Amino acid sequence: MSRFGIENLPYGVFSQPNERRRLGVRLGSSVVDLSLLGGLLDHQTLNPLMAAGPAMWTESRERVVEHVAAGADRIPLSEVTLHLPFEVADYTDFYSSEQHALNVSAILRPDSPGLPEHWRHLPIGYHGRSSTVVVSGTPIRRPSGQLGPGVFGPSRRLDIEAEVGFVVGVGGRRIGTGDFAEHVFGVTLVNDWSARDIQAWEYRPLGPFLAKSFATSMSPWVVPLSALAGVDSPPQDPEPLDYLRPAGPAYDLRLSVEWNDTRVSSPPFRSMYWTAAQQLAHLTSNGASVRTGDLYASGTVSGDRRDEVGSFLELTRNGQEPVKLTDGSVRGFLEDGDKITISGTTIGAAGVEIGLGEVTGTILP
Ligand SMILES: O=C(O)/C=C/C(=O)CC(=O)CC(=O)O
Ligand SMILES: [Ca+2]
Ligand SMILES: [Mg+2]
Repeated sequence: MSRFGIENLPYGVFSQPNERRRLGVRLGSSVVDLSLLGGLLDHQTLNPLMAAGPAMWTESRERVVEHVAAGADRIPLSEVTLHLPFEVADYTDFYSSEQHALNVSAILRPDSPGLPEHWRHLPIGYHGRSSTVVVSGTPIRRPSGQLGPGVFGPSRRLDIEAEVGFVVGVGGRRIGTGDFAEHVFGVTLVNDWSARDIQAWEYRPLGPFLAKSFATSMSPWVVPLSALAGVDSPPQDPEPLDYLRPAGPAYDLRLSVEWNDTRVSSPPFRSMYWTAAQQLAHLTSNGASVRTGDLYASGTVSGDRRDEVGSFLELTRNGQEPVKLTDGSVRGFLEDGDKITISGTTIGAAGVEIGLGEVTGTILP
């Protein structure tokens, strides 16, 4: 059964040899060319469509569905190159999984485990580096950096973070949680590659810097928000301040992390404490603006169980409890040549299961 039927139709940008980039939607294991539909659908990135706002998103989607339903030509995915679907403006990364925050504190800060005091009062985040957001399939060169006093070299504790990315279509500032769907165009999958040794040495007191800025991978497919079904958001205690209310929808996405050919984890996005609407409200609450193409990631998605965590730091307890892959090899952190694939599914707005596409990357020495 295809999770990429007519109820899904995520947007992407593709090209064929010696031809310009075109917008497309994924249908099964093929892509449907949208350039024939003209207007906002005949561009080399999604940015013009994203900037046009919800009324045009709905209208364009109706035309796309009609085109596909009428039996549009399909080009096999094996015959196209997929590109970054939009020009990434700014990139922000949150820290909104309570279980992830607890796990990381216990592993990295055993002297002060537990959530930071402010964690339940605001969605913690940091501003990342948009120029190193790369499309799925781009090889990831192992970063080098300071690993401790007097030591510079290749990271030995290279890790992943399985996250959900939200793509801003219409910019703005002081965006209330109730206006989320007026601004956010869609959802994608993100892998926030992280060098834990560089991070542990550099991060106090300003947070992640070179440990994460070398590469962030995203899926080539953006699932329009309207294809997703919102569900009730989790209870929050203490009650958030007014600008973070109402919380807005949660999304019941189930992620999957494969290390080479072994599925090692299934992170549950529904368990996130802060919603995407609250993250956007917080990000713009001081008067800062977001613009078309801004990407913000949810933070690492980790559930309660060991087979639900979104990072290998958690999965292998900082490398102390290695996992065995199906080929018999064992892993603490990423080795050269390892390939990571993050995928996701959910029951969409039409009541059928839809896929989020996937984000892959292979480690180069
Ligand atoms: O707790 C820490 O010191 C560090 C946490 C992270 O590295 C996670 C980060 O990038 C935010 C997230 O993905 O949740
Ligand atoms: Ca992250
Ligand atoms: Mg990163």
